[in-house]
Amino acid sequence: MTTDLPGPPQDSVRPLLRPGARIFVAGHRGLVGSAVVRRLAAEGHEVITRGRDSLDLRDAAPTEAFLRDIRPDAVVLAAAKVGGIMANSTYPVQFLEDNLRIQLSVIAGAHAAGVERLLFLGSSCIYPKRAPQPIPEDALLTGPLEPTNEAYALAKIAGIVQTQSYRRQYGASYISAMPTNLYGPGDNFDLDSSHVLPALIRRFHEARHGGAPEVTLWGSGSPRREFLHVDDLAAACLLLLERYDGDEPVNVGCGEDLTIRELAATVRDVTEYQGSVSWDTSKPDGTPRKLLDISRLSSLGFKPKIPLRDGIARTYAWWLDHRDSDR
Ligand SMILES: NC(=O)C1=CN([C@@H]2O[C@H](COP(=O)(O)OP(=O)(O)OC[C@H]3O[C@@H](n4cnc5c(N)ncnc54)[C@H](OP(=O)(O)O)[C@@H]3O)[C@@H](O)[C@H]2O)C=CC1
Ligand SMILES: C[C@H]1O[C@H](OP(=O)(O)OP(=O)(O)OC[C@H]2O[C@@H](n3cnc4c(=O)[nH]c(N)nc43)[C@H](O)[C@@H]2O)[C@@H](O)[C@@H](O)C1=O
Repeated sequence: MTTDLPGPPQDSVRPLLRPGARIFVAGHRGLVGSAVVRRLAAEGHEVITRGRDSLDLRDAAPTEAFLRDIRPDAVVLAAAKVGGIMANSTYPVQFLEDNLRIQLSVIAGAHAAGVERLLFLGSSCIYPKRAPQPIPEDALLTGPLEPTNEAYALAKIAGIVQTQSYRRQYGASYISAMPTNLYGPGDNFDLDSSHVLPALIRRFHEARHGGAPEVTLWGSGSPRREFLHVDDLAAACLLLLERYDGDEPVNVGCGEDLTIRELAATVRDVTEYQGSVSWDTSKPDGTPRKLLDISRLSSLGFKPKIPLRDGIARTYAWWLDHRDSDR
């Protein structure tokens, strides 16, 4: 015989993230970490940070000791070795090892310290180079990776499996988000190591003010990329912490992509550069297309708010105000 028992009253169900939660944001000085800090603080959460100068997150013992000491309600893992196509292909050892070590320290340390909730940030480069477009989460591990960021992608895949393993073995409420290419205030504008969008802002601005007749960009201009403003990503992170408790990673994007050539035309326009653009095809294109299927995130209620052109203009204004200061 079965008896229908009434469920608990709605307000007694334990929320995935309580109001005023204490949250450690690893990587708080970076593009993503700083946006997540702003968003969590605006929602009334207590944000805990620790600089790399006093805690290197690659080191497991001090990281675990720190997490045991502060015992946060949740951890957002936004600390990582990050860079654009050239940095990834030049320094695969650091992209593999630093990321594996940070993930091992922080995720295992959080579990050892009894942290109940953790959000791990991966990247859309985890998917196969020839994945179907838009890329659903279940395309993971279905084909070979893009060679320019294989080491980084493999480290990120290990991070996903690590969060899934803590859930499967210990019932931990640990989740993973896979953001598309991000940009915004706090980005890295160093031309050797940055991603394409901040590089284009800087190249066009400097060409305009230096009177250069031409700007040379990398690759053929034909690869397609999807760009999400980091404030939209931060909103998605909060939404996932509040509402998502599943095994599978969740893609975070805006649902639209464009060619690098089209992106260059927009940035050229925003920066009011009048000269021409040429393409250095000796530089790598990377993956041909990387548009995420965001239906899983959309079903949780996510809608990006910042259109690309506005976001570029805001990021350009931010960089003009901050370019002389240390990031
Ligand atoms: N930027 C993008 O386009 C995308 C980013 N992501 C993911 O988002 C996350 C954050 O990336 P993003 O903000 O762009 O990267 P940033 O390089 O802007 O920030 C990374 C942060 O990690 C910190 N960090 C790195 N190594 C260590 C270490 N050993 N110990 C302590 N702190 C460390 C850095 O500290 P310090 O400031 O001292 O250098 C910095 O604050 C990453 O997991 C990345 O994979 C995913 C998709 C796209
Ligand atoms: C987020 C993602 O970011 C990385 O992947 P990526 O998307 O290929 O990286 P990217 O932003 O550096 O380049 C995008 C495209 O743009 C072209 N391009 C033109 N001119 C410049 C230029 O001046 N700089 C750069 N960086 N690229 C340029 C460039 O040739 C390429 O075709 C991963 O390694 C990995 O880190 C990851 O997960």
